[in-house]
Amino acid sequence: MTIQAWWQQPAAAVSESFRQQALARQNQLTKPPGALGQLEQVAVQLAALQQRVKPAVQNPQLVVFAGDHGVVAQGVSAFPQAVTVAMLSNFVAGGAAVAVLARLHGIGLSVVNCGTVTPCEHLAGVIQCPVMPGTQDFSQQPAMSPAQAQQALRIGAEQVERLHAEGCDLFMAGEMGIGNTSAASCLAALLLQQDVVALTGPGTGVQGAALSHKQQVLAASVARAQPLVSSPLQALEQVGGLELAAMCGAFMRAAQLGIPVLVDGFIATASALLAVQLNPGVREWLLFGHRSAEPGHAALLQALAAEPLIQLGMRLGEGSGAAVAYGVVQQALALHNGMATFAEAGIG
Ligand SMILES: O=C(O)c1ccc[n+]([C@@H]2O[C@H](COP(=O)([O-])O)[C@@H](O)[C@H]2O)c1
Ligand SMILES: Cc1cc2nc[nH]c2cc1C
Repeated sequence: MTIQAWWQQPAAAVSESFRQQALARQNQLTKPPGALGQLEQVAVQLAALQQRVKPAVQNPQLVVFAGDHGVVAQGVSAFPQAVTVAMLSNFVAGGAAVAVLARLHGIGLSVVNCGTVTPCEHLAGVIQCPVMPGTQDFSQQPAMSPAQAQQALRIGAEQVERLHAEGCDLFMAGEMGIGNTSAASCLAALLLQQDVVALTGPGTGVQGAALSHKQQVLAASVARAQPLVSSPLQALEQVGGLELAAMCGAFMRAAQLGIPVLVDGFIATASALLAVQLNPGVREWLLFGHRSAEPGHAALLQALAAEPLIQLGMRLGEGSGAAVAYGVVQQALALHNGMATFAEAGIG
């Protein structure tokens, strides 16, 4: 008998009946059918997920997971590693972009240390769950052990369990980690079985010769890891990141607990693809916030058959794209729930 891992438990059921009822409502609202485009689809999807004709989001929560990356020793980021923890301080102080957006929209914000190189225990308000002080340099060796990967997946699951107990009804994950576009590109290459060079972009701003160097380092990293990878979990262990693992665990647990998820940018979507490969039922619970300017995002979205709500040329991470798209979700719900039907308006 094989014992199932926690993430293999099925995702919560989705109601086709409420999907149809919400669709019928959209078609009775005072507009040509389909005229509100994706705003209609997001409201209908949330109706199916929440099992009600008029869905609502009242307790949105965003968790930023942070981790460092040994591969930065190879010179693959435009910024020094110390910025990871410097930004954690900025998140809890309220000055980071995602903190501003969370305040604006009334989104609960939590910040979790999954494993940074710079100590951050002194930062009040940061939830401490360090697995190790950053991953190993995956151009030379596996980023993490199987036990460390499992521990990092559980960090995300436990945050979602905490928020579920507090009544969270929409979950967003953000990340902070200098070097994590390198991890996301390599993970995407292994999961999609595509060339990592085409999935590698500027991240924080690597350009020209420095971008070519990043592409070479990542191509060598994937070449090292590939023969050792025969499952999505092994791809995570070889080239992933602690915060990527935590986001993946969070997405899978949210789907199991019936909490809709709004996915952020390139790194978050790499974690989402991993989650869907580990448990395909998770896909129904994922809404996609934005299309990042990071070039590899398009391939990930395509593989997930995902059409993000907005495209603003953002490439910040932190969950900022999801937080901006959250405003669009609320507009979609306000229209779906608040518009008059043709009968109510006496039209037609
Ligand atoms: O979310 C995105 O699409 C995104 C695209 C490019 C960069 N980032 C952020 O930039 C950091 C990683 O960039 P890098 O160049 O250090 O790999 C990390 O903290 C991410 O949150 C995020
Ligand atoms: C300043 C800064 C802020 C960030 N937020 C997410 N990733 C980031 C990377 C940098 C460099």
